[in-house]
Amino acid sequence: MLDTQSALLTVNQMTEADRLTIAAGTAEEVLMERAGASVAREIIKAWPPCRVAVLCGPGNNGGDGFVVARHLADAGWDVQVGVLGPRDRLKGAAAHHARLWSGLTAPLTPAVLDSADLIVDAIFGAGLSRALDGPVAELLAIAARTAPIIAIDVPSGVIADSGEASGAVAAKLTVTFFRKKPGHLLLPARHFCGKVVVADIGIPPSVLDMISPQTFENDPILWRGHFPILSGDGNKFTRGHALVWGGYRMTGAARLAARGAARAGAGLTTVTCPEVALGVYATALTSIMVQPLGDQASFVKLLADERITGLLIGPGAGVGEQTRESVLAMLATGRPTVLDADALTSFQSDPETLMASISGPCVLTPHNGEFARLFDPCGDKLLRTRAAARRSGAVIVLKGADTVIAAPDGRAIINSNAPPTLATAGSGDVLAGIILGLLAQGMEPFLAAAAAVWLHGEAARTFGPGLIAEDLPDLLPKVLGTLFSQI
Ligand SMILES: NC(=O)C1=CN([C@@H]2O[C@H](COP(=O)(O)OP(=O)(O)OC[C@H]3O[C@@H](n4cnc5c(N)ncnc54)[C@H](OP(=O)(O)O)[C@@H]3O)[C@@H](O)[C@H]2O)[C@@H](O)CC1
Ligand SMILES: Nc1ncnc2c1ncn2[C@@H]1O[C@H](COP(=O)(O)OP(=O)(O)O)[C@@H](O)[C@H]1O
Ligand SMILES: [K+]
Repeated sequence: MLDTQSALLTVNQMTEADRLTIAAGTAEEVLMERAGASVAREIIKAWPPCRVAVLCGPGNNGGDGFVVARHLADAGWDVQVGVLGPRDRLKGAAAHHARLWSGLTAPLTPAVLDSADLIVDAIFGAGLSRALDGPVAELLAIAARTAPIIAIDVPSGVIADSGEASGAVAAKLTVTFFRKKPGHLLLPARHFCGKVVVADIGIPPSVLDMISPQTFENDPILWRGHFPILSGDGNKFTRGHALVWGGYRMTGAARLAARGAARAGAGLTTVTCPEVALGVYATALTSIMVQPLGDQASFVKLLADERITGLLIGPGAGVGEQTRESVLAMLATGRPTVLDADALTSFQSDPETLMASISGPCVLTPHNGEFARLFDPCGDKLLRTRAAARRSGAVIVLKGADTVIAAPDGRAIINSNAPPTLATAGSGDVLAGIILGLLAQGMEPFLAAAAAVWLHGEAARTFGPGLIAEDLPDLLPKVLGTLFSQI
């Protein structure tokens, strides 16, 4: 199992974590007290005392709200509480904490927001079961124009499992409990969460042994121990030989990928390209070798070289029969293969042939458009990436600001460190190359893909504004240096 420090829990798994903790002797009221107290603590840390409106819903999220109200009032803050629906509808721990609130409550109308300097959104959390009612959505819209919002667990309207966020408004701060939920990272919900703080409410991490989470936030803790290690007595061949299939019209894409592979540590990197483009590649590349492609038979012969340990096709490959044939020849070797861009689009009219040909370690790196050409685009991003991985037998990297990496066995990792400066031509080519470089060194495909996506995001973050794809490979040494100096 992957390290559960960065596990993301579904609503059902979080309920199970609560249940196991309660069964082991912690009362539900105590968990709620700790949850609300932690939210109040974060508020007091970040804002000076002021007038706060606490908006409480009919479930346990509302119960947390009553705890926050009590703690802030005890600290001398001016607190107004608004409750959705009749107060006697509250049950269990929420009813208990509502009783402990000695101040007034008002119905949940815009009047509660009058003169508020800060608003606590305790309307709905994990229990949101249907779209927000009109009046609640209207109230939230007014709240968003009135004062900064602190959301308890998730902003109301966010579906914690899927990242849908209909009717939600942007919070400045979201305080969640024990572990983050997928909705804190997936778009569009991520944009509504603001800063996310995870509070410890005394749920022991050992409950995760029973829950076996399958979804994680991308973090080096998941893959650092699997990263290729240089052996003192190795040579360039023991570091792997990465082969990139280069096209002849858009030569930049394969060159970017090749530099990504080399900087990720492949001992040798070769671009094989049509004779006509040889000069372009050879002039632009120095340590990266260039090999003429010849006909399909000579390509197959080149692939027979057992020292080649990782293959990539797609960036700048061109869509068509030659790309299709080359993909199939690569897959037939059973060696680790990355398929990107045109290699994916070339199978648009016949995805079955592609799926049936994947038997060895393989990573597909589509953006949303390429994904929809091969797979069912319905469902939330986690769901559809997992389904594609299961269907293809490959690791799927569904790119975007919230890239999801899924393995055929159901594990999934959501990436969160990619800055928007990565939305620049060619950055996906570099990513495909970094994955190739790690695969060529023998890293397991799922973890290689996760590591590459993280390194790619971190490289862009390190660089800052003005980034172009060419910058990315040369930023890897700094990112890797920082990463491994921390061990
Ligand atoms: N368990 C624990 O120990 C701990 C839990 N904690 C806290 O509990 C929260 C989860 O609580 P929860 O499960 O009670 O769900 P919650 O988000 O309050 O909403 C459920 C209520 O809303 C209603 N409702 C739903 N959608 C609606 C809509 N669109 N429009 C109108 N109504 C709607 C729904 O009605 P129903 O669907 O049943 O008709 C039900 O009444 C979690 O996020 C965390 O903050 C912490 O204290 C830590 C310890
Ligand atoms: N808004 C964004 N925020 C963060 N990362 C992004 C954003 N847009 C794109 N990316 C990342 O940039 C890369 C773009 O890849 P891709 O779409 O294949 O572009 P190209 O084909 O030009 O290389 C992917 O790694 C993607 O995850
Ligand atoms: K909430």
